[in-house]
Amino acid sequence: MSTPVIPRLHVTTRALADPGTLFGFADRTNPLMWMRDGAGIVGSGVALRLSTAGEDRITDLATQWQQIADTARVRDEVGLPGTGLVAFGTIAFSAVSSAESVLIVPRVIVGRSGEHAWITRVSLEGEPTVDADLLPARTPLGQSLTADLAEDPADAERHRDLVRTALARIQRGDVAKIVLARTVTGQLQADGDRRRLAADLAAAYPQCWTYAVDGMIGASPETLISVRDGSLSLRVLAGTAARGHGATEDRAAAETLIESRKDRDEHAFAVRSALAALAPHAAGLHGQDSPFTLRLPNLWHLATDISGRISDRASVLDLIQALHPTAAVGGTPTLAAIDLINELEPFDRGRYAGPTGWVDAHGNGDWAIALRGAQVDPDGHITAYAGGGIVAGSDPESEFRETGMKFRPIRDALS
Ligand SMILES: C=C(O[C@H]1C=CC=C(C(=O)O)[C@@H]1O)C(=O)O
Repeated sequence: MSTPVIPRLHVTTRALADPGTLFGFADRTNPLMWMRDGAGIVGSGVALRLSTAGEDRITDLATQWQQIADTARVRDEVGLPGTGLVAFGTIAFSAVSSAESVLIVPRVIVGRSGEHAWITRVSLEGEPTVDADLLPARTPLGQSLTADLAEDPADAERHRDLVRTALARIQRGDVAKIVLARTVTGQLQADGDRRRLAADLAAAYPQCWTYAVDGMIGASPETLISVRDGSLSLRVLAGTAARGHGATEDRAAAETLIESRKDRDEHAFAVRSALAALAPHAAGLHGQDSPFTLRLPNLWHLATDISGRISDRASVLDLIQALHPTAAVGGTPTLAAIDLINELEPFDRGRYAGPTGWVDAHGNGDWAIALRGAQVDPDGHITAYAGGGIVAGSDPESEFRETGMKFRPIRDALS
């Protein structure tokens, strides 16, 4: 279902005096946001929505985006990442998902990065243009949202059973690693201000990417890929431990994690899958020999940062096509793990564990893996997702508890 006609966009970016916090510039019911540490972009309105699904969803969006970028008339007086023509995106995890994969170009983007702030206005060719300097009205955020994300009592046992089945399949040699997830659902106030959920996540998890695109809202610690003028970087995460109570216990938790053979194996699969996927597109790929422990408010992760130069002019969307799904959210070998996920998980992942982020006209962009988040439907129905990597040595009860820790960002923001 590709968008057949490629319209021509007129895009103007101008510098702004400090606009203050950005959340108020987004739409209440369908916010577009990408924020970390107070910097980022928020969008409102929709100038263009590209939508697709299926096996070729990422290349399909990449091809359409290239055509949009080639024909757009862009006046960018700021020239920073996130200025000029930009689309927000959220992409389904699976080729067989019924969820749409979309790129959305807003009517207005307000952004800030360090000392700089800007506004971008987008119109379709033939439409009257709006004065690019004009800031849209900022509306105050509504009250914090609440939802009872009910735990189905049968769910814990079902998840432990799935992990046991996965362990048997690992033992049999079908896969070496598989990531299994579960869901919790609830109902938000239908007319509630969805920006509030994103703002509360950003306040609690400032070091994560807070994303909100087409109802998919969360705060992800995992950078799938960032591209800037021929350079790439990413942060691979896999391997998790609970935070300890008090400084000594907390440090001990991190040390146990970094020494855990099972977690290091789980992490190594994810790093290897990312390096192998990037190798045809990159030179000088560089990562630490050994992972480091990343502290988040809700847990510890094993993390590896990787950087390199793009050797073949690949855009951020081309690199997403090469990377997705990494073994941090799929498994190893990839295809066998995806088949097993489709066989075992009793739900459609939708955009959970898929790529989410933004792309500009030059193929630059920042994309996270859509983790620690939820899909909010137009009627307020909310589905939150959390999973974990299963390798030989994984324990079903610990895996269930780990998913509980990963629900915390969304649960806390809605409590
Ligand atoms: C699959 C998820 O996390 C991934 C990212 C970091 C650590 C993970 C783990 O330790 O299992 C997972 O690979 C999730 O948050 O739903």
